[in-house]
Amino acid sequence: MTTERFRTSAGVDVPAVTAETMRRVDRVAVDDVGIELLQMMENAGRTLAARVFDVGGSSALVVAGNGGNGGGGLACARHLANHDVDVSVVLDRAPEELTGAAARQHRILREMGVSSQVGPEPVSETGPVDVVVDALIGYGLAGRVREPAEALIRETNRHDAPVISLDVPSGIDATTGETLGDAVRPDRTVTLALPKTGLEGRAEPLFLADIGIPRAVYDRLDIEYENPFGRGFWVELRS
Ligand SMILES: NC(=O)C1=CN([C@@H]2O[C@H](COP(=O)(O)OP(=O)(O)OC[C@H]3O[C@@H](n4cnc5c(N)ncnc54)[C@H](O)[C@@H]3O)[C@@H](O)[C@H]2O)[C@@H](O)CC1
Ligand SMILES: [K+]
Repeated sequence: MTTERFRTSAGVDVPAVTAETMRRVDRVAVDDVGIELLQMMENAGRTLAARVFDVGGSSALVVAGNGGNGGGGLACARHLANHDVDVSVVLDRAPEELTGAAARQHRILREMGVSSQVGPEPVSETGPVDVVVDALIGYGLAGRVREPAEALIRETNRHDAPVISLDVPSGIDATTGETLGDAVRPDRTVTLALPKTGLEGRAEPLFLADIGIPRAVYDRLDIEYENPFGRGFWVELRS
């Protein structure tokens, strides 16, 4: 289902989707069209890194979970490190407990010599950083936020540095915008492929990142889609 609409500064309408529809988009992209999850995640991580460069500074803290959102954040951490940003990573679990794409992204970071810490305390103990990347939970939030994620969210909100959330602020329901427990209060959000219905009406700036999903995917799902990116790879949206 697509309901709310967002608009680019060039006047292109962009439909918003529920978490369920976005999951379908992802499934059609992977299963029917043959785009790998890691390909999309690479685009997500790189565009997110570019928005971190906009904020400026030379150090960043990436707070990552174990799903696709965390995987995108860890890919972003790699791009930041490749561009001489001093990156620290805080995870919501031990690295050995990471699975799937997040585990793969983390393994690369380890080979690069980027270290990670676990648990809420390191978020406040890391010391000053120029920007915090929130990649704890995306549209996969299920139910009320549990510990230790909730404590990580609280510590992220306590941080002095500007916060950029990946896809949706962690802790908000991507479909309804409801907060189930604590939620990250970002200074900006970079959402992926299509805006989520739960982002409508939020005050912070919202950017849409192109993760390489072709129109054919949207056509198969009867989602009305006009390329909002023009010749670029991201665009700012207003609801
Ligand atoms: N096309 C795609 O599928 C892509 C998806 N991407 C990202 O993947 C995300 C969706 O990935 P997933 O479906 O893996 O889900 P998420 O990564 O959004 O959520 C799963 C993570 O959240 C935690 N979590 C869920 N509910 C929780 C709760 N109540 N309390 C505490 N922790 C909770 C889980 O333990 C897990 O770590 C998107 O938001 C997006 O950021 C991108 O990486 C790129 C491509
Ligand atoms: K997030």
